[in-house]
Amino acid sequence: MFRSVLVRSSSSAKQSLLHRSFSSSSVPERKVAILGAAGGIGQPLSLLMKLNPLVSSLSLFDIANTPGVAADVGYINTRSEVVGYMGDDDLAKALEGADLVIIPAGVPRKPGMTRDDLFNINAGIVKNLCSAIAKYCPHALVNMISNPVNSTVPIPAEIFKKAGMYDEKKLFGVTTLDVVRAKTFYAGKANVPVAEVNVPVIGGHAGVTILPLFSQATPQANLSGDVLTALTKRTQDGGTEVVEAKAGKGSATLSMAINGVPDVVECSYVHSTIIELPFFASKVRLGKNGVEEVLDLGPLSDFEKEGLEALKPELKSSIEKGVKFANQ
Ligand SMILES: NC(=O)C1=CN([C@@H]2O[C@H](COP(=O)(O)OP(=O)(O)OC[C@H]3O[C@@H](n4cnc5c(N)ncnc54)[C@H](O)[C@@H]3O)[C@@H](O)[C@H]2O)C=CC1
Ligand SMILES: O=C([O-])CC(=O)C(=O)O
Repeated sequence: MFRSVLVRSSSSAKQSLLHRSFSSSSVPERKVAILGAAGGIGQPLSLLMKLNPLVSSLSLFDIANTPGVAADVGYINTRSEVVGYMGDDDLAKALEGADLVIIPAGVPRKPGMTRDDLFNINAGIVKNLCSAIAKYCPHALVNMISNPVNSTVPIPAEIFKKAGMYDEKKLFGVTTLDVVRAKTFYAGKANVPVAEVNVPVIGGHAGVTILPLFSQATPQANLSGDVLTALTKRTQDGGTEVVEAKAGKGSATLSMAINGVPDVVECSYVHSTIIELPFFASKVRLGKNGVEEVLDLGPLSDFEKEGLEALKPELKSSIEKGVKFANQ
């Protein structure tokens, strides 16, 4: 019933082969699989991956509409071969040999919903997809975008443990949007060029579990306590603002790290021992094999210390919810 669609990136197969053999001598072969590729995040993410010169093979999987997305993206004149896969029967082929799997599959929230309200639907989707990852590409890096990230990351961790292939360095919850928002809001208030701003965001990816560390923001600015409180709240509510405004969806990848670029430091929700919770977002140093180092939180202001204590109960229960679901 479902058909795979193969679309090569250049206008003729010969050109494509030449292009790829030239590319493979200079840049390693990398297969990236996107699960949920036909969705609001999946489509622009597929475009970004097609533009990424580090990717040689792009596998676009969804339960619907992948032939059109694969055809559209596949005709872009960049290195990677693009193949669209549709339906569960194609999942194995979509995943085989993948070096990186990015998962934006599932439902997004509507106004009035929390990310946790998505758990009942998305946890099942994630469990199914991650069981297939364990089987067909057990060595892949996995970037989880599907919400609620605080719970959907512990689910594959449990599934991978049971399958005997869990490598905690290779599993990421994508929290980059929180950093992106914190930088944008900070730049506005501090009146500094946004491109120069850095702000770590720790904790998780929902409401109060999102904790921007503006005390560590650079360039430094002398902002009042009230402004910092408002900036923190705005960062925590950034996703909700977008949902309410229906203004589109964000996406982000850690794909730079798959080519072994040294010293890439990003905030991500990963297995962690820096506080007592087993998953926590903080700055991590990335390398070819995933997380090379989870960095210390650094000095926190009193306001941030309070925020850290306040986020722990919710984050703990979201993690436990994911773990319980994966084991039932
Ligand atoms: N981590 C983050 O920063 C962010 C996470 N999200 C989350 O990402 C997820 C996706 O959001 P959108 O792309 O806007 O939603 P969407 O509804 O536009 O796309 C989701 C796609 O997943 C597909 N899908 C559903 N079940 C599937 C399955 N079993 N296998 C493969 N594909 C399946 C759908 O057919 C659809 O194409 C949501 O859970 C959303 O909350 C959204 C924004 C930021
Ligand atoms: O808020 C949402 O539902 C989507 C999301 O995670 C974000 O935009 O940060």
